[in-house]
Amino acid sequence: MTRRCFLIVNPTSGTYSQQKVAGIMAGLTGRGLAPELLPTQSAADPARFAARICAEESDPLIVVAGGDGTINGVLNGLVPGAATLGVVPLGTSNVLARELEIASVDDALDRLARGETRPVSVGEIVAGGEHRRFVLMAGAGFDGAVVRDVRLCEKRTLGKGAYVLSALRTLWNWDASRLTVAGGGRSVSCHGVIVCNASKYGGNFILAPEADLFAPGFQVLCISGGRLAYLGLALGLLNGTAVFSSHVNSFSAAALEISGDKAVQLDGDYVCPTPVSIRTVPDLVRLVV
Ligand SMILES: Nc1ncnc2c1ncn2[C@@H]1O[C@H](COP(=O)(O)OP(=O)(O)OP(=O)(O)O)[C@@H](O)[C@H]1O
Repeated sequence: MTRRCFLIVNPTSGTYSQQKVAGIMAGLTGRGLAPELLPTQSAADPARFAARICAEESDPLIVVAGGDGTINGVLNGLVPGAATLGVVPLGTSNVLARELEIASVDDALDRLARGETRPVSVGEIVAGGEHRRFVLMAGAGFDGAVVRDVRLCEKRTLGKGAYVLSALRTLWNWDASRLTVAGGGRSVSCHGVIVCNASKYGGNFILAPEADLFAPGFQVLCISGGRLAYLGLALGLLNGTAVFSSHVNSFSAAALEISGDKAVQLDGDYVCPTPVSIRTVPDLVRLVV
C-alpha cells in the first residue's frame, strides 16, 4: 500500500527550483509514497501547515523540501510525538541534512523510502512568555547579531557570503557587553554563547563534537575574548578545533538561563534579544534517518 506524505516546500529557499520539486514529487511517487504538495506562501506557513497536519492526520509523514529555517518552522508547528519528519535539502546551508549525512536529494528520497526513523530531541527557548523550538543551535551574542543583521538582498546575491559580510560589520561595530549563562551546575560570564543540539554549524563544520540530536541536552560553548578570539574561532571552525580554543568554556546542560541584552538566533534565523530560558525537549518527533 502506498503511504501518503505531505511535502512542504519553500519556494524562496536557497537551491529551490520548480524542476527540482517536480523531480522530488516523481521520486517520492516512484518509491511508493503518495505525496501531497504544500508550497509555502509566507514564513508563517511551515508552522501553520505542520500544526494543521498534526490536528487532522494520525501519524503523518511530513517531508520538508527547504533549508534549516523551513525545518525550524515545521518543528514549531508539530504536536510532540505525533508525526514523522523527513528532510530533503533545498536550502542554502542545509546543516540538519549535513548532520544526518544526507548526501543529495536522491539520498534523501532513498531514506524516505526505507523509512528508518529515530526520535530526535530539540531545544526550546522561552522569552517574554513566547516559546520557540530549535533543532540545531541557539546562539546569543556575536552570531545572533550576525544573523540579525544579514541583509536579504545580499543573501539573495551572495548566499553564504552574506553572513561573512554581516560578520565583518559586527566585528566593526563591536559590542563588548557580556552575558551570564547559568546551567549545568555553573554560572559563566562570557561574551557570547552557542547552545548546540547538533554537532555541525554554519555548513559542514563540526563545532560541538559532543552534541547529539538523538539524546536530550546540549553542548554549551561560552565564548570569551574580543575580536581576535572570534577570528581564531572562525579558523578553528574550518579545521574542527574551535571547541578546544582557550576562549571557549564547553560543558553540557539540559536547561539554561541566559541573561544580558544581546541578539539570539535559532537555527540560523534571528528571534529575539536575551534574556531567555532554554530547555531540552526529548523525543519531539521521529526523524527519518
Ligand atoms: N513562502 C515563503 N516566503 C518567504 N519566506 C519563507 C517562505 N517559506 C518559508 N520561508 C522562510 O524563509 C526562511 C529561509 O528559508 P530556508 O531556511 O528554507 O532557506 P535557506 O535560508 O536558503 O536555507 P538554510 O536555512 O539551510 O541556509 C525561513 O525562515 C522560512 O521560514
